[in-house]
Amino acid sequence: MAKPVFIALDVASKEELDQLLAQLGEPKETSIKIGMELFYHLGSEIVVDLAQKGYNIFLDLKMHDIPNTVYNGAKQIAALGIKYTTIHALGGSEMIYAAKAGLIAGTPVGQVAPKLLAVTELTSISDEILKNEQHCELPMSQQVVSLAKMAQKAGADGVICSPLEVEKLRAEVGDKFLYVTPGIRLTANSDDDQSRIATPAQAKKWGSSAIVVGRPITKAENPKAIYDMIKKEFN
Ligand SMILES: O=c1ccn([C@@H]2O[C@H](COP(=O)(O)O)[C@@H](O)[C@H]2O)c(=O)[nH]1
Repeated sequence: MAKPVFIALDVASKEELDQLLAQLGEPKETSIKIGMELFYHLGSEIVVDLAQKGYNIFLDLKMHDIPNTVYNGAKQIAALGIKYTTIHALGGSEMIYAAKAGLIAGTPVGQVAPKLLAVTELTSISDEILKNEQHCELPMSQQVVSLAKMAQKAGADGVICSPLEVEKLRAEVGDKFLYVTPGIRLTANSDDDQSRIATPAQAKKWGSSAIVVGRPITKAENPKAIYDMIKKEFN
Protein backbone atom coordinates (compact mmCIF):
# COMPACT_ATOMS: atom_id res chain seq x y z
CA MET A 1 0.00 0.00 0.00
CA ALA A 2 1.26 3.49 -0.86
CA LYS A 3 2.58 5.47 2.09
CA PRO A 4 0.77 8.79 2.66
CA VAL A 5 2.03 12.10 1.34
CA PHE A 6 0.09 14.62 3.44
CA ILE A 7 -0.40 17.91 1.62
CA ALA A 8 -0.22 20.72 4.18
CA LEU A 9 -3.13 22.97 3.22
CA ASP A 10 -1.66 26.11 4.76
CA VAL A 11 -3.88 28.64 3.02
CA ALA A 12 -5.73 31.67 4.35
CA SER A 13 -9.24 31.39 2.90
CA LYS A 14 -11.95 29.05 1.65
CA GLU A 15 -11.40 30.39 -1.87
CA GLU A 16 -7.72 29.47 -1.82
CA LEU A 17 -8.56 26.07 -0.36
CA ASP A 18 -11.14 25.31 -3.06
CA GLN A 19 -8.77 26.47 -5.77
CA LEU A 20 -5.95 24.28 -4.47
CA LEU A 21 -8.15 21.19 -4.10
CA ALA A 22 -9.50 21.75 -7.62
CA GLN A 23 -5.94 22.10 -8.98
CA LEU A 24 -4.98 18.87 -7.26
CA GLY A 25 -8.07 17.24 -8.76
CA GLU A 26 -7.45 14.13 -6.73
CA PRO A 27 -9.85 11.43 -5.60
CA LYS A 28 -11.31 12.30 -2.23
CA GLU A 29 -9.22 9.82 -0.26
CA THR A 30 -6.19 12.08 -0.73
CA SER A 31 -4.18 12.67 2.45
CA ILE A 32 -4.36 16.27 3.60
CA LYS A 33 -3.10 18.14 6.64
CA ILE A 34 -5.13 20.94 8.17
CA GLY A 35 -3.09 23.21 10.40
CA MET A 36 -3.70 26.25 12.51
CA GLU A 37 -4.01 28.78 9.67
CA LEU A 38 -7.02 27.12 8.06
CA PHE A 39 -8.51 25.84 11.30
CA TYR A 40 -8.37 29.22 13.06
CA HIS A 41 -10.06 30.79 10.03
CA LEU A 42 -12.70 28.21 9.13
CA GLY A 43 -13.03 26.18 12.32
CA SER A 44 -14.07 22.61 12.82
CA GLU A 45 -16.83 22.79 10.18
CA ILE A 46 -14.33 22.64 7.33
CA VAL A 47 -12.70 19.60 8.93
CA VAL A 48 -16.01 17.75 9.21
CA ASP A 49 -16.93 18.76 5.66
CA LEU A 50 -13.68 17.45 4.17
CA ALA A 51 -13.83 14.30 6.29
CA GLN A 52 -17.35 13.59 5.03
CA LYS A 53 -16.06 13.98 1.46
CA GLY A 54 -13.61 11.14 2.17
CA TYR A 55 -10.28 12.93 2.62
CA ASN A 56 -7.73 11.22 4.88
CA ILE A 57 -7.29 14.05 7.39
CA PHE A 58 -4.39 14.88 9.64
CA LEU A 59 -5.48 17.70 11.98
CA ASP A 60 -2.25 19.35 13.11
CA LEU A 61 -3.12 21.61 16.05
CA LYS A 62 -0.16 20.60 18.23
CA MET A 63 -1.87 20.48 21.61
CA HIS A 64 0.24 21.71 24.51
CA ASP A 65 -1.57 22.51 27.77
CA ILE A 66 -2.33 21.05 31.17
CA PRO A 67 -3.57 17.43 31.05
CA ASN A 68 -7.21 18.22 31.91
CA THR A 69 -7.49 20.83 29.14
CA VAL A 70 -5.79 18.53 26.65
CA TYR A 71 -8.07 15.62 27.59
CA ASN A 72 -11.18 17.72 26.89
CA GLY A 73 -9.74 19.22 23.71
CA ALA A 74 -8.76 15.81 22.38
CA LYS A 75 -12.27 14.52 23.09
CA GLN A 76 -13.66 17.24 20.80
CA ILE A 77 -11.09 16.54 18.09
CA ALA A 78 -11.98 12.83 18.06
CA ALA A 79 -15.53 13.60 16.99
CA LEU A 80 -14.48 15.37 13.76
CA GLY A 81 -13.79 12.27 11.65
CA ILE A 82 -10.06 12.80 11.35
CA LYS A 83 -7.37 10.10 11.24
CA TYR A 84 -4.31 11.75 12.85
CA THR A 85 -3.64 14.60 15.25
CA THR A 86 -0.66 16.12 17.07
CA ILE A 87 0.58 17.03 20.52
CA HIS A 88 3.91 18.53 21.64
CA ALA A 89 6.04 15.85 23.31
CA LEU A 90 7.70 18.57 25.37
CA GLY A 91 4.43 18.90 27.34
CA GLY A 92 5.32 15.64 29.08
CA SER A 93 3.98 12.13 29.53
CA GLU A 94 0.90 13.01 31.62
CA MET A 95 -0.28 15.41 28.94
CA ILE A 96 0.24 12.81 26.21
CA TYR A 97 -1.55 10.16 28.25
CA ALA A 98 -4.47 12.57 28.76
CA ALA A 99 -4.65 13.30 25.03
CA LYS A 100 -4.77 9.61 24.18
CA ALA A 101 -7.52 9.03 26.75
CA GLY A 102 -9.48 12.03 25.40
CA LEU A 103 -9.21 10.76 21.82
CA ILE A 104 -10.51 7.34 22.86
CA ALA A 105 -13.33 8.81 24.97
CA GLY A 106 -14.45 11.18 22.18
CA THR A 107 -14.46 8.70 19.29
CA PRO A 108 -18.00 7.81 18.22
CA VAL A 109 -18.97 4.16 18.73
CA GLY A 110 -17.95 2.00 15.79
CA GLN A 111 -15.24 4.41 14.60
CA VAL A 112 -11.47 4.19 15.04
CA ALA A 113 -9.79 6.76 17.31
CA PRO A 114 -7.44 9.20 15.56
CA LYS A 115 -3.76 8.32 15.81
CA LEU A 116 -1.82 10.54 18.19
CA LEU A 117 1.51 11.86 16.91
CA ALA A 118 3.89 13.58 19.30
CA VAL A 119 5.97 16.42 17.88
CA THR A 120 9.54 15.82 19.07
CA GLU A 121 11.60 18.84 18.05
CA LEU A 122 9.98 20.98 15.35
CA THR A 123 11.79 20.62 12.03
CA SER A 124 12.48 24.36 12.14
CA ILE A 125 14.66 23.87 15.23
CA SER A 126 18.37 23.74 14.44
CA ASP A 127 21.19 22.27 16.53
CA GLU A 128 22.09 25.83 17.60
CA ILE A 129 18.58 26.67 18.81
CA LEU A 130 18.36 23.36 20.65
CA LYS A 131 21.59 24.14 22.51
CA ASN A 132 21.48 27.91 22.97
CA GLU A 133 17.76 28.59 23.43
CA GLN A 134 16.34 25.33 24.75
CA HIS A 135 19.51 24.68 26.75
CA CYS A 136 19.30 21.01 25.83
CA GLU A 137 22.54 19.16 26.41
CA LEU A 138 21.73 16.23 24.15
CA PRO A 139 22.53 16.30 20.44
CA MET A 140 19.40 16.63 18.26
CA SER A 141 19.13 12.96 17.28
CA GLN A 142 19.38 11.79 20.89
CA GLN A 143 16.90 14.39 22.11
CA VAL A 144 14.43 13.22 19.46
CA VAL A 145 14.91 9.55 20.44
CA SER A 146 14.48 10.39 24.11
CA LEU A 147 11.21 12.28 23.47
CA ALA A 148 9.96 9.50 21.18
CA LYS A 149 10.58 6.81 23.83
CA MET A 150 8.72 8.86 26.43
CA ALA A 151 5.83 9.54 24.02
CA GLN A 152 5.58 5.86 23.13
CA LYS A 153 5.36 4.86 26.80
CA ALA A 154 2.65 7.49 27.32
CA GLY A 155 0.48 6.01 24.56
CA ALA A 156 1.33 7.99 21.42
CA ASP A 157 1.06 6.12 18.12
CA GLY A 158 4.03 7.84 16.58
CA VAL A 159 6.09 10.97 16.34
CA ILE A 160 6.70 13.96 14.12
CA CYS A 161 10.41 14.35 13.41
CA SER A 162 12.78 15.05 10.55
CA PRO A 163 13.63 12.26 8.08
CA LEU A 164 17.22 12.78 9.27
CA GLU A 165 16.32 11.08 12.56
CA VAL A 166 14.21 8.16 11.34
CA GLU A 167 16.91 5.51 10.92
CA LYS A 168 18.07 5.99 14.52
CA LEU A 169 14.47 6.08 15.76
CA ARG A 170 13.64 2.81 14.02
CA ALA A 171 16.73 1.20 15.57
CA GLU A 172 16.09 2.51 19.10
CA VAL A 173 12.31 2.89 19.36
CA GLY A 174 11.21 0.19 16.94
CA ASP A 175 9.14 -0.35 13.84
CA LYS A 176 5.76 -0.52 15.57
CA PHE A 177 5.62 3.26 15.76
CA LEU A 178 4.84 5.91 13.14
CA TYR A 179 7.52 8.31 11.93
CA VAL A 180 5.78 11.15 10.14
CA THR A 181 8.17 13.67 8.65
CA PRO A 182 7.69 17.26 7.51
CA GLY A 183 10.70 19.34 6.46
CA ILE A 184 10.51 17.88 2.95
CA ARG A 185 12.24 19.85 0.22
CA LEU A 186 12.89 18.94 -3.40
CA THR A 187 16.55 19.95 -3.27
CA ALA A 188 19.15 19.99 -0.50
CA ASN A 189 18.92 23.80 -0.31
CA SER A 190 16.10 25.62 1.39
CA ASP A 191 15.98 29.29 2.15
CA ASP A 192 12.86 29.23 4.30
CA ASP A 193 12.12 28.49 7.96
CA GLN A 194 12.81 24.73 7.90
CA SER A 195 16.16 23.58 9.33
CA ARG A 196 16.23 19.78 9.30
CA ILE A 197 15.24 18.99 5.73
CA ALA A 198 15.38 16.05 3.34
CA THR A 199 14.09 15.11 -0.10
CA PRO A 200 11.22 12.63 -0.61
CA ALA A 201 13.76 10.04 -1.84
CA GLN A 202 15.85 10.46 1.32
CA ALA A 203 12.71 10.18 3.48
CA LYS A 204 11.92 6.91 1.70
CA LYS A 205 15.48 5.59 2.10
CA TRP A 206 15.61 6.43 5.82
CA GLY A 207 12.20 4.91 6.53
CA SER A 208 9.61 7.68 7.04
CA SER A 209 6.13 6.21 7.49
CA ALA A 210 4.55 9.26 5.85
CA ILE A 211 5.73 12.67 4.70
CA VAL A 212 4.16 16.12 5.03
CA VAL A 213 4.67 18.59 2.22
CA GLY A 214 3.33 22.13 2.12
CA ARG A 215 4.92 24.96 0.17
CA PRO A 216 6.83 22.84 -2.37
CA ILE A 217 3.35 21.77 -3.58
CA THR A 218 1.07 24.67 -2.67
CA LYS A 219 3.37 27.40 -4.05
CA ALA A 220 4.24 25.49 -7.22
CA GLU A 221 3.05 26.70 -10.59
CA ASN A 222 1.57 23.25 -11.17
CA PRO A 223 0.78 21.75 -7.73
CA LYS A 224 -0.61 18.54 -9.20
CA ALA A 225 2.56 17.80 -11.21
CA ILE A 226 4.78 18.33 -8.15
CA TYR A 227 2.45 16.28 -5.92
CA ASP A 228 2.49 13.38 -8.40
CA MET A 229 6.28 13.57 -8.65
CA ILE A 230 6.68 13.55 -4.84
CA LYS A 231 4.29 10.59 -4.44
CA LYS A 232 6.30 8.64 -6.99
CA GLU A 233 9.65 9.55 -5.41
CA PHE A 234 8.47 8.59 -1.91
CA ASN A 235 6.76 5.28 -2.81
O1 LIG B 1 8.05 19.75 13.17
C1 LIG B 1 7.14 20.12 12.41
C2 LIG B 1 5.81 19.91 12.68
C3 LIG B 1 4.87 20.33 11.77
N1 LIG B 1 5.21 20.94 10.62
C4 LIG B 1 4.14 21.34 9.70
O2 LIG B 1 4.33 20.71 8.42
C5 LIG B 1 4.06 21.63 7.37
C6 LIG B 1 5.29 21.80 6.53
O3 LIG B 1 5.06 22.77 5.55
P1 LIG B 1 6.17 23.22 4.49
O4 LIG B 1 5.52 24.34 3.75
O5 LIG B 1 6.45 22.01 3.63
O6 LIG B 1 7.38 23.67 5.25
C7 LIG B 1 3.56 22.92 8.01
O7 LIG B 1 2.16 22.89 8.01
C8 LIG B 1 4.07 22.85 9.43
O8 LIG B 1 3.19 23.45 10.34
C9 LIG B 1 6.53 21.17 10.36
O9 LIG B 1 6.90 21.74 9.30
N2 LIG B 1 7.47 20.73 11.25
